[in-house]
Amino acid sequence: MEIEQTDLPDVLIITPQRHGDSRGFFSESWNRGRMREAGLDIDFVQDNHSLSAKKGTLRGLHYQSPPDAQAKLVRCGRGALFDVAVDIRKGSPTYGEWVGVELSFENGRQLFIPEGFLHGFVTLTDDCEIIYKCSDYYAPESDGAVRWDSCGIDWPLEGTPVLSDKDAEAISFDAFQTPFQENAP
Ligand SMILES: Cc1cn([C@H]2C[C@H](O)[C@@H](COP(=O)(O)OP(=O)(O)O[C@H]3O[C@@H](C)C(=O)[C@@H](O)[C@H]3O)O2)c(=O)[nH]c1=O
Repeated sequence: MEIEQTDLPDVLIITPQRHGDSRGFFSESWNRGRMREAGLDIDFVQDNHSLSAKKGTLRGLHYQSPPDAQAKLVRCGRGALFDVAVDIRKGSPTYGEWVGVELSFENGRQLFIPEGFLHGFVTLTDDCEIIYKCSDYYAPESDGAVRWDSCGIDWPLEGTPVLSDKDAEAISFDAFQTPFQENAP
């Protein structure tokens, strides 16, 4: 397992080892003990899996407010996507800054996003699957969204993205008031 820092020090790229043979490969996509040894002692409780049919589908930017905040470990099960985290921890030296990483079936990379960040992604291929672990359960009453094009993110998009109604109507980052304190939780 390889762990790399991103420009946002708490957002990590984790690449599990793939054991290749004549059949294909085998990989431990999540190993709690190894992650704990690496300093990430996270008790994930929910796995999410979604399919986006069209390249250029953008989901985000989403968060759940405390006490239902979620850390996430994100990977791509099929195709490729550009995954983004935006720091929304009040008082953080990197508040409002974003990092984007290409995750694909081919590269096997995973992005670890702590609590206190917006999360979103755009698909780079048709029939793209994303799979991610969450450290708390879905809580629709704590669910929030910030408009995808209001954070200065350089999305790898050709034209306008496919969006849900909720994401199209999300508030802009300027109007957003973060529910996260620095060093949340
Ligand atoms: C997120 C979520 C949604 N749902 C339901 C609600 C709704 O009927 C349907 C689709 O929900 P959404 O439109 O919110 O799905 P989506 O836009 O894919 O939302 C996801 O986006 C990415 C970027 C994230 O980071 C996730 O945490 C989540 O917010 O699925 C659940 O049952 N459990 C869940 O955990």
